[in-house]
Amino acid sequence: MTVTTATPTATAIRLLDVHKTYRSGPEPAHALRGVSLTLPTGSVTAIVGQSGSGKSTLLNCAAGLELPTSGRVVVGERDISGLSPDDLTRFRRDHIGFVFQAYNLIGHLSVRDNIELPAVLAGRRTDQEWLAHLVTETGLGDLLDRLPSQLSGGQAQRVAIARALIARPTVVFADEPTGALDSRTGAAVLDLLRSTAQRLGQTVVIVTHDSRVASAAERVLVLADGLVVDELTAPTAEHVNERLLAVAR
Ligand SMILES: Nc1ncnc2c1ncn2[C@@H]1O[C@H](COP(=O)(O)OP(=O)(O)OP(=O)(O)O)[C@@H](O)[C@H]1O
Repeated sequence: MTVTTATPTATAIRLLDVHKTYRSGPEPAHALRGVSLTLPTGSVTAIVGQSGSGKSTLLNCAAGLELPTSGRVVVGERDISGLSPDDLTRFRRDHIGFVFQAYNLIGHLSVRDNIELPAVLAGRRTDQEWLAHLVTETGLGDLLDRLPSQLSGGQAQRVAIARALIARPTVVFADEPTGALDSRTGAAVLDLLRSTAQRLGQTVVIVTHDSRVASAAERVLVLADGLVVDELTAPTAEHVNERLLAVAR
């Protein structure tokens, strides 16, 4: 299969001193307290941390779903921190793929239509060869005509992953991407994310509680109390666990 390599820019995402404070409750919640990081193009990075450490907030800010209270978020060449809501929506549609915990599949669309949706919304013709490849890799070949309500949680998760990859986004953000899968399917899904990152120069960011999932990444960033407090390169699951326990103390 011919695969087009994404335009090589050395850095896919840069966060510069990102703060995010929620002021909806009686006390302000400082979810991010000055996060700076650089993720190279084609890299697979896992973000780990205890519950409440700021992982989802980091993902939401880096993906342009939420605006930081201060600081800058640069995706590719584009500083997205100052974009209007409409421009941000367009930017996400063209450059960002998501795999959400809750899958967010459209109930009245078939599996095939759900997978093709991002390409359709971006006004692009679906690359049928790439679709066929993704369907094979995610094991969805027999399920293309089903509705989401006719899928198991694990099958729905695989649809969400194929959908995130269909438009070959600059960055794929995955929030607990293997949470509902048995360990064998989970490993296959991680392989798909990793091999895609390599072959397409695509950047993947995985947010997870699972040290085994995190150890599939080249690099693991440990968040605690709204800050990146540790970083591991090519770690084992045991190493990730050790570091997580260390910051929990
Ligand atoms: N919309 C919001 N309004 C108020 N506080 C919020 C909001 N979203 C998150 N927070 C607070 O910000 C902090 C970080 O939350 P976040 O969801 O980013 O953590 P997390 O590491 O993803 O947690 P989990 O692993 O449990 O999903 C928490 O103290 C949380 O209560």
